[in-house]
Parts: sequence; C-alpha cells; structure tokens
Amino acid sequence: MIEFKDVHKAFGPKQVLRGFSLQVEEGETMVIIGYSGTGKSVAIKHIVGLLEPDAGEVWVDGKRVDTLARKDLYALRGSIGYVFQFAALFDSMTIGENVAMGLRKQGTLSESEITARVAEALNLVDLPDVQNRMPAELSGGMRKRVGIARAIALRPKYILYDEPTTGLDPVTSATIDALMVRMREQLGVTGIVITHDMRSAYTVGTRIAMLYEGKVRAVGTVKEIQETTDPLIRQFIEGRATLEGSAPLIGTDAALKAATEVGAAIAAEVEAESEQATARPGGLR
Ligand SMILES: Nc1ncnc2c1ncn2[C@@H]1O[C@H](COP(=O)(O)OP(=O)(O)OP(=O)(O)O)[C@@H](O)[C@H]1O
Repeated sequence: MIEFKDVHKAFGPKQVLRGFSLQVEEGETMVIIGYSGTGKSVAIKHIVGLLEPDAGEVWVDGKRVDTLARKDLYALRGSIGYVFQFAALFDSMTIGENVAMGLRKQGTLSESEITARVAEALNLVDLPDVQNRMPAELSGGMRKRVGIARAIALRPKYILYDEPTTGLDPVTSATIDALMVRMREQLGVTGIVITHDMRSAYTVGTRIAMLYEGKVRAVGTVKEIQETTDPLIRQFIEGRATLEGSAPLIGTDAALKAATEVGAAIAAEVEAESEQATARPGGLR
C-alpha cells in the first residue's frame, strides 16, 4: 500500500502540497487529476524519495519513505517503476539497452536472464521487434511503450505513470490505456496515473482522486466521480471553459456565457472579413 499522511511541501514561498492525504490500496490503479501546476508530479515524486516532505509522512509497503536510510531507499526504488512524462530514453543506446539498463544496475541477473527479461517486457507492450532500433527511429507512442517496458522489466510492485498519454493521438492513447489495464490485470501491479485525459482516467482508474489547492478535494470510484455534485469537480471533468487561465470559476454559468459571447464576437469578425474578401476582386485567396 502507498499512503500519504497530511503531506506539506513548499518551494520557497510557494506552498504546493498543503495537507495531502491519500491511500492507494494493493492492486488498484489510482488516477490523480487536477489543474496544471497543482502538484500532482510533486506528490508522486515523494513516493520514490525524489522529494522530501516539509511535514507529514509518506509510506510505501509499510516503510516510511521520508525517513529511510539511503541504502533502504535505493532498495525500495527497485520495487517501483516510474514512467516519466517524456519517456526519457537514452538516445545513444538501442531500445534493448534502454530496457536492460535498470536490470544491469540491479546486478542480480545474468546476461542471458537480462536478455530474456527485456524480450518479455517488450512483448508485453506489443513491441517484440524493436530491440536493435534507436529511440530516434520510433514514434512518440512507441517510445512511451518502451518507457513502460523499461519499468515493467524490473517486475515492480508499483508503477507510477506521469501523464502517459499526453501528446498522443486518440488511438495511440487508447493503446497506452489498454497497456496500463493489462499491467494491473495480468501482472497485479498497483499503479498511480497522473493524467489530464478524462477518457483515459475513466478507462484505467479503479479510483480517481482530484488534487486541488494542495489537498485531495475528493476521491472515489470512476462512477462516484462521474456522478459527483461538487461543482468544481464537475467543471474539471467536463472540461468547461474558464477565462482566468487555470483559476477555476465556480458558478460557471457566467463564465460559460462570457466565453460564448467572446466566441460569437470572433465568429462575427471572421464572417465579416470573409464577406469583404469575397466582395473584393479576386475574392478569397
Ligand atoms: N523542484 C522544484 N523546485 C521549485 N518548484 C517546483 C519544483 N517542482 C515543482 N515545482 C513547482 O510546484 C508546482 C507544482 O508542480 P507539478 O509539476 O507537481 O504540477 P502538476 O500538477 O504535475 O502540473 P502539470 O499537470 O502541468 O504537469 C509548480 O508551480 C512547479 O513550478
């Protein structure tokens, strides 16, 4: 189990986490949603000890991460796969070498065992034939799948996915979603997924938590989140417009009306412009 207990984290004067508490049970996939810059990545970096809380506790597998000795922290990291936002493959290494890297670092397997483990991981992400290719030869979606293969090659108990489908087309995103579901169903991996993609959240999440102003605003099953009456969560999951950057407007009728008016004004201007252009000799270019 992974547990955050009343975690606080600030960077200088910027308070990012302000009493963040969340429990992730064995075998589930917890999706964390929330506005950009609210601290989702900051939260999951605490799980692998990349960040330390200013106050509060972070527990993984019965161990308190934020007070672990370095040696024990490294051992714990061996049980956690981290799929980074931008795949983060080494360009100068082949795909096979990239996937094998963590296994070599662990130093517990023979070369033939590593070869077998790399092949198995690439098979699991449906990329059996790319071992000798270089990262630059692969599409963004394929690189993300390699990132997942690299994480699962270590047979982790937990996988943290930071925006795994960002920047991918809908079909490739669906493939990545299916892979995340496969990791849970076939390998029993406990996962945490940070995403802005609500379709992905509904597909892969056993539960969804929304982070807002440094705390968990709500956590529940997909159905519970979809049926929430909390206006702030509804606005987020429905992707309704705000006019103030990422600052959410509650009582969105006014926001929606204003956005519609702006949209209508732009449409009218474009229409007037094209009418003038058609009236001009030569018409529209
Ligand atoms: N190492 C750091 N030093 C200083 N500030 C940081 C550091 N890491 C994160 N922050 C700040 O903490 C805030 C939260 O960042 P974080 O990356 O967790 O947001 P996020 O919710 O994951 O956003 P996004 O959805 O855009 O990825 C941001 O304002 C960011 O600039």
